[in-house]
Amino acid sequence: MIRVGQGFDVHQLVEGRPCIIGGVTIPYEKGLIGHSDADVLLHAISDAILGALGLGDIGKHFPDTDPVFKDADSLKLLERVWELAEERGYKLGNIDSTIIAQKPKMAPYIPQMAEIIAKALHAEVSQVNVKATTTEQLGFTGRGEGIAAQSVVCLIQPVLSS
Ligand SMILES: Nc1ccn([C@@H]2O[C@H](COP(=O)(O)O)[C@@H](O)[C@H]2O)c(=O)n1
Ligand SMILES: C[C@@]1(CO)OP(=O)(O)OP(=O)(O)OC[C@H]1O
Repeated sequence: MIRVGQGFDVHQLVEGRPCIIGGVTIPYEKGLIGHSDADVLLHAISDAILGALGLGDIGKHFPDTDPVFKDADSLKLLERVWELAEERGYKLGNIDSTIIAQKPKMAPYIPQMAEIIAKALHAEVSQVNVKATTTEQLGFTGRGEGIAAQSVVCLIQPVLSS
């Protein structure tokens, strides 16, 4: 069986926070704020996986009212989400994702992000695609007020022959 899910997330950019995206700490004058470490890309991917599994979203699994998840490492949350997929017999088909940010420049960090994500999902790096785009200075991302990310995931449940 093949299942598809999509995820979308936004976090605000503020001074005094690290800029952690796709598990990589990117040198920048501002960082993303949230209840967790606010890794907008890993949140979008986690939501896409949960969507494919029909299991709701990360807010349902890791509530932002729970102090346990204060400043949580989103890579650990993604690893827990992936356990839910593997418990149901799924393997990764592929992931495609887009970071929507005017700044900072993501391109130098994208190979490392793909490696981190592939490792967390027990997959090959060739199964994980990460892209970035500006919004040509339009909207909240264009003004540098926040960063968004979206992701599409394809999960495969191998058919066992009898
Ligand atoms: N934060 C970003 C945004 C974009 N890129 C790379 O630049 C290319 C051109 O972006 P446009 O929005 O002008 O189309 C884009 O394809 C990305 O490769 C980036 O690295 N970081
Ligand atoms: C990850 C969680 C949990 O700490 O917190 P945030 O960092 O605020 O992220 P968000 O994408 O708003 O939603 C999920 C939350 O439950």
